[in-house]
Amino acid sequence: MAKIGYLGPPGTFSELALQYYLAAGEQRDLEPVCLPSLDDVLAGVDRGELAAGLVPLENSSEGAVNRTQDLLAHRFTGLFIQKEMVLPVEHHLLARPGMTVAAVRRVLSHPQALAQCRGYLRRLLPGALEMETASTAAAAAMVAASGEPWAAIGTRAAARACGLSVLAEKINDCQSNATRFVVLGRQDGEPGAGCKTSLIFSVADRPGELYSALAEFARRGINLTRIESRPARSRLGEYLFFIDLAGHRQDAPVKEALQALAARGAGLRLLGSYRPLEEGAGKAPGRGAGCGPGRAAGCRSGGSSGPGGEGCCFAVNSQAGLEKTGLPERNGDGWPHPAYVPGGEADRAAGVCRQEPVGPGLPELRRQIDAVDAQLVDLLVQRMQLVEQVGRLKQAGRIRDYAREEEVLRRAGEHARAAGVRPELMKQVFQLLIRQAVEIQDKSGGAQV
Ligand SMILES: O=C(O)C(=O)C[C@]1(C(=O)O)C=C[C@@H](O)C=C1
Repeated sequence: MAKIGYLGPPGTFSELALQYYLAAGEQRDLEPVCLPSLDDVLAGVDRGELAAGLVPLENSSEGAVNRTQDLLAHRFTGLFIQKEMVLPVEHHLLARPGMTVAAVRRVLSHPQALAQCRGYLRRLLPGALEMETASTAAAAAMVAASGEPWAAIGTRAAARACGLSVLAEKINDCQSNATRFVVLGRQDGEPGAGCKTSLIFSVADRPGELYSALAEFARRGINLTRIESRPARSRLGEYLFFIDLAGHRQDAPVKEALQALAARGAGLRLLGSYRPLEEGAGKAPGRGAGCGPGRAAGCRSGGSSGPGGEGCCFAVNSQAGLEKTGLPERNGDGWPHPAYVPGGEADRAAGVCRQEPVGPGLPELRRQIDAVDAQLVDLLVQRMQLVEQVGRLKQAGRIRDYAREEEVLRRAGEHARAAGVRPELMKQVFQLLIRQAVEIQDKSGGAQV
């Protein structure tokens, strides 16, 4: 069966978006493959191992997902956008059962999720440290495995999967928070009603060049729905411009504008012409309450404000859209349920199905191990950096603090026991870490006081 990749681990918004995409029924015969990074998703499509990949492109509060844009501009220049969908994103504060908001000392999540909830965190958890993780689902898994007063920002699905409770619901600052996902493949989409085209171009470093390039679209009456710049990575001050416009690349005015742009000597990379998932969803509404940039960025509304909050602009999730496609109602994450799978997560959560779920296979488990390993490396680097700072506060020659070492080992043992792992094993790991910490501090020589 052909495969479609997405950024895992399971429980991420990308997974929910993929379930939505598959449930919408355009592509029934694609096997979802969870991958540890956006780079892996795009590389898999590029190498032909995946028929397609689903990735986030931009968020209504935080703007572009720079990694996706940069990969499309610089590394995977043979990939095209085939489909887009704009879906609401609701974040929840998750913690182990029994925790209270007041007790939370550290909040873990993907940097975009942390940024989208920053107002809430400042107001309700001003003293809590933030810790970035590779995904919201990874944050939930880390909170579940830790004995510390930590919380994760993530989905209800992740809470269910990890046995966490929802401490606070919908903590995203912008109630109409929405993310635009795209499906990428090696060919672009067919012409059709409601098409959009995305492209990247660069201009020569001369006065008026950008103005003249944009005029090619204006004079042909082409509506630009997004324009954004990113560093060209050649030298400081040089930029690439990312543009979305209404129309297919084979529509006469669009074709002419693209030819004119190319003739100006502008570097041009076509990212594809594609339709939003829900056809005929209408055009972008005017600005209202909520997050303006999401609308400007190609949100299409079915006319309903949608259930995600006042002034929401997510076309495919408007109730009208759901009725039209016959998709079931939204679930607790503000997403439509994926196609009903007997004995699937919904049944298990509801206690309906007692039958053992079929576990993931070897490649999937290894991919998940890779994602955990990446997290571990990040955490170890963080520990080394902290240890180095501690070393600078100490006097040269007075680095070791045996009482503290014992405490660190005792805690590690306790956490291990609570998580059902042999304490001795975890203590050995921490003895190694402490030995390495002492080496780091020895090398930096302690404070010169
Ligand atoms: O807490 C400190 O004082 C540290 O330097 C860190 C650390 C550790 O790795 O946890 C390292 C060496 C000390 O002997 C005790 C603990």
